[in-house]
Amino acid sequence: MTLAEILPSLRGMAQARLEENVWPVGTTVDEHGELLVGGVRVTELAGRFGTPLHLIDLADVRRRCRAYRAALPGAEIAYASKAFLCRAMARLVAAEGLSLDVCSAGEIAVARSVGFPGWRMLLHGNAKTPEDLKAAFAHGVGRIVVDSLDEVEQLGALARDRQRVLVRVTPGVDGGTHVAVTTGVEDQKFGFPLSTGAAAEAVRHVLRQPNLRLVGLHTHLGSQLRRVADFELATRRLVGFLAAVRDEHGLELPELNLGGGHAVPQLPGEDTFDLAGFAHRVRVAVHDECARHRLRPPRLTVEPGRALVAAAGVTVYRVVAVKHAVRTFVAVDGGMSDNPRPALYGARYLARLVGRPPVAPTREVTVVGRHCEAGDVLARDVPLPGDVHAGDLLAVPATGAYHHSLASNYNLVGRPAVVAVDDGAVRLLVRRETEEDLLRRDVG
Ligand SMILES: Cc1ncc(COP(=O)(O)O)c(C=O)c1O
Ligand SMILES: N[C@@H](CCCC[NH3+])C(=O)O
Repeated sequence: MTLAEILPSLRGMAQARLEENVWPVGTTVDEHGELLVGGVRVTELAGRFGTPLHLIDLADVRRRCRAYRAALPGAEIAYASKAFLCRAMARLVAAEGLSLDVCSAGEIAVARSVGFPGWRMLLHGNAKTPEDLKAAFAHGVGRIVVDSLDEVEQLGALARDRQRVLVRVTPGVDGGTHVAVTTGVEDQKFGFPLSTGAAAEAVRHVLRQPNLRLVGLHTHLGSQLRRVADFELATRRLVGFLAAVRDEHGLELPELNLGGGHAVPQLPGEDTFDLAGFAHRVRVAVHDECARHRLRPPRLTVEPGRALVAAAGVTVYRVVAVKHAVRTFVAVDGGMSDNPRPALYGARYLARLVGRPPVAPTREVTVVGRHCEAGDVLARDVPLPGDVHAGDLLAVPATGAYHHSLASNYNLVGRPAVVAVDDGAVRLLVRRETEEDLLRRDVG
């Protein structure tokens, strides 16, 4: 076949439908290979703001916030801000009527700077520092989720006005995810195990503190969880524990917080989390167990992070070099400093050529970063056109959660800018870190 014969079908490839579920809803690709996210051309954004660049489609985030509220009427939805927080996100979350899960003075400060109400925040963490607690009190954070007996003592000494607290419980449920983000089992650093009696002891400690008011239980099984049955099992165990607390102390706790962890697809073909199934099975579990124990059903809270923002994010890189050595390496201008997830969790990604139609058939390449580690691999064995070359743009989807928030300055590389697209509008949310930023803090 001549190139002239092949070209039309290659152009067809460029027009091929985008992979499902991994791009922000409404993302399109045209016959020139131009990708439009939130109605905006990615090549224009790369030209205007530079690369690597984090894009976040705010309309997509709003849509997902609304889907959660609709699926769980009456429940509290608390966005887990560790997934991605900046002022614009805090404003959006406030406007959508969600609460906010925070876990540091820094996250409180960002939310507070845009007037996010303290009473709608929950503070988490297994080692909250005095600064975190001070910030929480200063801003009137509504609930603090206690995670150690030391913390109960410290809080008891510092708190005023009967600070509301929840006790974080590990129910002994393994959500079947990467060990680094498995938190429902007992042998890891978070929470008080249920089966050993540690959770019951924590409740006793809280109730001995006159300045604390116990309002509920919390559990978080882990992150990237797909099995709804695990949430159901944890729910049943926690309602059983609510009954045990009532039996021992004569106290019915009004809140049950089931944490987050709802999985998102990273690659085409992966399932999306069964939110409707989750809502149904958790409600049935609460209803059945409460009826069995003659308890008033508690108000539910869920804390999705990734599920609200991951698919709304796209990272744009520029190809710096292509090397054919054992395999084909496509090296880009970012890497593990803006996305450490492949190195940390073996996370897999898709990459797509942006801004021009391919002129060679697709083949598998390895997209690597610019950092001084052989493990700085962004996407293993991904199909890309064989003619990818230096100067091309690549877009990597499903990068809205735990990318900018996990970014580092490894090799003293500045963290990328974050740009919002929103129904055709463009706004810089977080500016790119510059050498001046890096030098300014180095005061030796
Ligand atoms: C207490 C708590 N809630 C919610 C989340 C959000 O998790 P995800 O982003 O997987 O929904 C986390 C992080 O895993 C967490 O530690
Ligand atoms: N950082 C993890 C998620 C951690 C969830 C927070 N407890 C990730 O990127 O998958």
